[in-house]
Amino acid sequence: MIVLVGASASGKTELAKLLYRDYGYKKCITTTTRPMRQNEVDGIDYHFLSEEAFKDKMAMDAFYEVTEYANRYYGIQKQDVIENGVVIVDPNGANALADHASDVYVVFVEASEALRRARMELRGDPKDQIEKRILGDRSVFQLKQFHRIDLHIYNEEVTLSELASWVHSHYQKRHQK
Ligand SMILES: Nc1ncnc2c1ncn2[C@@H]1O[C@H](COP(=O)(O)OP(=O)(O)OP(=O)(O)O)[C@@H](O)[C@H]1O
Ligand SMILES: Nc1nc2c(ncn2[C@@H]2O[C@H](COP(=O)(O)O)[C@@H](O)[C@H]2O)c(=O)[nH]1
Repeated sequence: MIVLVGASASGKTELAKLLYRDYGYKKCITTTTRPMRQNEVDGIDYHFLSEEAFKDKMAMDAFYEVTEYANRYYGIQKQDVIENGVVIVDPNGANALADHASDVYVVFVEASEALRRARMELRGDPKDQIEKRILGDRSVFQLKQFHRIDLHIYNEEVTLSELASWVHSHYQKRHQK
């Protein structure tokens, strides 16, 4: 399974979409207690659970990892780690998967702060959110935070298609070993 990790607007989501569309990877769906957003679908964007149901699963040891963000739980259920899957998680999630799940390929997606800021502006993110994310990401996305990185890619001066092809070919090589 490919684990994509990187700072905000580094390009993880768009890269994942190309990996699904052009190379047949499957989305690994994680689980959360946060409310569903308007355009989201249960079982496609996340498995949306009540806090009670989430805690029941925790008690049954159903998760590789659980993290708390903005007073909501997020977690990767063991049953949702699939071969040829792709998952986007924060560094805690990437480390937990690298430590406990088998056949995991951690891809760190990087881009400069200036480029990420420009992408967030273009994406229409609110200005205060942009600065908050940039500052927060500075401490969270440092190489030393990661237990393992299998592929470190720079999403700059490259098309997303080229990047997807690069990730796919490296993952294939690893897989064939
Ligand atoms: N190589 C690229 N060329 C052109 N546009 C890009 C490239 N990479 C990313 N973008 C654009 O930058 C924006 C941010 O990308 P994306 O949403 O995939 O980032 P992300 O890492 O998933 O961010 P977040 O963690 O904030 O959700 C998107 O609008 C995307 O289309
Ligand atoms: N450690 C984990 N991180 C996760 C998991 N599922 C999602 N995520 C990360 O949360 C952010 C924010 O998600 P949002 O949908 O509320 O905006 C997302 O980008 C992922 O990086 C998880 O199971 N574990």
